[in-house]
Amino acid sequence: MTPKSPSPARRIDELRRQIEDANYRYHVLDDPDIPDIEYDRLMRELEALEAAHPELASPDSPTQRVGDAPSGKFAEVRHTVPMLSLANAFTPEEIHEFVARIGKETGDFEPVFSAEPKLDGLAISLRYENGAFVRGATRGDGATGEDVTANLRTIKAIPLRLRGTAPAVLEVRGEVYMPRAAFEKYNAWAREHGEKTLANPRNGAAGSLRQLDPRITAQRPLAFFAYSLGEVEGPPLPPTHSQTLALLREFGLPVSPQVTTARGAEGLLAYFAKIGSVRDELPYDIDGVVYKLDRYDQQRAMGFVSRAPRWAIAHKFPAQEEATTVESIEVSVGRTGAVTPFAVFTPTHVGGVTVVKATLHNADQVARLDVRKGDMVIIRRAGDVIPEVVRVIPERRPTDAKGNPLHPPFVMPTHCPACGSAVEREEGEVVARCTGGLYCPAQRVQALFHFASRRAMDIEGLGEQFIAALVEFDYVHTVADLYGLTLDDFLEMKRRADEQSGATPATVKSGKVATRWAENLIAAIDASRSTTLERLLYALGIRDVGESTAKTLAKHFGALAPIMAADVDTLKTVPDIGPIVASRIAHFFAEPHNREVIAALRANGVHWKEGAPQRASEGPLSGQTVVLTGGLASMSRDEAGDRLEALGAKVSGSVSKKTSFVVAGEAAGSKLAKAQELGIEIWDEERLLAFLAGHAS
Ligand SMILES: NC(=O)c1ccc[n+]([C@@H]2O[C@H](COP(=O)([O-])OP(=O)(O)OC[C@H]3O[C@@H](n4cnc5c(N)ncnc54)[C@H](O)[C@@H]3O)[C@@H](O)[C@H]2O)c1
Ligand SMILES: [Zn+2]
Repeated sequence: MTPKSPSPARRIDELRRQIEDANYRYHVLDDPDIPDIEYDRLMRELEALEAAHPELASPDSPTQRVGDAPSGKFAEVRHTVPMLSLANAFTPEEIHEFVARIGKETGDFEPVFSAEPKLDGLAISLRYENGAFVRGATRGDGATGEDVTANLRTIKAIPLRLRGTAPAVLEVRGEVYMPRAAFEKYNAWAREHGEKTLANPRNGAAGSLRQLDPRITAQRPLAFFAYSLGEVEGPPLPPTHSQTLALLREFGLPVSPQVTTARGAEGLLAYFAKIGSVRDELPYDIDGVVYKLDRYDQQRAMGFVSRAPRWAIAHKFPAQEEATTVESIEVSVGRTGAVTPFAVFTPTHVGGVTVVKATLHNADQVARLDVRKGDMVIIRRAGDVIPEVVRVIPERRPTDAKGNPLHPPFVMPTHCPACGSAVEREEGEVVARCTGGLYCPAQRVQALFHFASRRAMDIEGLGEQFIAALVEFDYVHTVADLYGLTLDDFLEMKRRADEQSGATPATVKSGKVATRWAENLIAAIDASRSTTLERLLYALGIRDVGESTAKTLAKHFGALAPIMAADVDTLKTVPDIGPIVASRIAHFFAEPHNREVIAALRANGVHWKEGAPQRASEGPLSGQTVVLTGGLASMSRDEAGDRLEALGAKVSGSVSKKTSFVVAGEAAGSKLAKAQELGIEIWDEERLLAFLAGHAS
């Protein structure tokens, strides 16, 4: 037996209930649970069914009404001129039909339209009496809205007083919206502070404006554009809509700079294409454009249907939100070892591209969304912003026969998917990281680049591009492999890199030049074999172990073995090493993969002098912490540091309250500024030289 589709009456009933429900969530709760595109589909299906079965039409069908009744949270405001919705169009054919309809009824087949962006916010009505803003209301169900005057007063784009001589009564209609930058900023803040993120800018605007406490509205930067009028009492208005908008501008009301006029269907479609091409760059979200007959006499001739004017239409862009299914949740490892979860979707079209995955940022965000494998989710991709999971649709979570969720909550892997090293997440940190810094293929380029850098192993000529090529062509897996490279390896690699970049024979270095270049590199690598413990420690790229910490460690322990053996408690006793850095060092050396690489470095001839532990030297500067900044004329900064250390000082890389004094040379920048701000003593070069001379041994 084949399943029967429901009777039209049953389906109409079902659709009306679903749409009523969605309207309530969207307009009253500001908490929609289906994407707009899904809502639009339901609405179109209902419209089509009602058209095909006129006997089933009903005056209280959602196709006949606007929005939803006010929530009761605010005082009610009656709109003497109703606030309506707009008919929708998605295709050029529908636009041609719209213009043809107007031609048939007005005789003007090439009418002029006002062409406007369709801001995705919420409609409001502002009432000005003798130029003063007296009341503002939401659209509500079109006849009755909510009094949100106090909240509207916090929006800077809304003038509290009109410029020039305003009519006795002027009701201005327009859209309150949340600029995209404000939306992104708010969500970044919310993610960081564990607060609920806003689903989209429209939701952000509606939710912020309908706050009972205007102080909350004031904290969320909203903006406003005017686009039409309600009740007016005063001198007669100009004969066209575009002239009215110009007048509103003169009154000091903001009108979108994208508003213009266009003639005939072709003019409208050209405008649609033009706005579509700049949509991503606009500072606000739009979900389409609106075309309005410009001449008021023509508008009157067209009139209204129940919920929308017949003289205007909204031409919608591809949706920026869609529903899709999470096929799996996986993690990726970045160049710095950050382990980031992401969702893999059933491929879905959103905002004009096919989206197959989206980052979930971190474990906290996954927990907050409670997104699981198998879930139906709403995803959003606005502009060139990367796709995001907005929310899970809980009703669509797959369950077993007993109604329990089929899939457990996501847990972060304990081991790196790229290298198998332990993944650690420090207290107070949102990001989890792979601890196999020296070994992890995901971190290879970064690790090698840092290792070779001037202040680390100082391998001259080994720039980032070559490192990327070495990794790409699989010549090196770890930093230790650098010391096994041969002349032939370099020449071969260079040939392959040139081949890949499509270099013509003329631009490829001739054999002799290439050989000299490779010989120089081999010599630089060879020279770096002889190094110091502090350089090596810095070169290993342990998180937060900079040059100054490396130096402290080298001095304090004198040799590598005791550092590798030290536990967190031992490391914490080293001056200036706090618990976080101590645990990073301990984790790094506890990772067997890292220990293997260090053994391989030694086996490849990398060596350094080791000595007895040397605790801070005694001298006139014992117990003092000094920061050097800017350039000195008489010696290098390193040399100055060494000489101060010989007198017992501890040289640090950053200024804090603990800094005893700062030596500021030529062109000193932010460190000097910070020292001044903290009121720390500042020495110039002259004073430094005098001090050193006075304490020369
Ligand atoms: N996801 C859901 O559950 C859900 C529920 C209800 C409604 N919706 C969405 O809301 C929309 C329907 O609501 P609607 O009735 O407000 O229709 P609409 O948003 O499609 O069009 C009317 C609105 O457009 C706005 N607008 C923006 N720029 C304008 C301009 N230049 N001139 C005139 N108006 C302009 C006004 O706010 C006006 O009220 C659809 O996009 C629908 O998908 C979604
Ligand atoms: Zn790893």
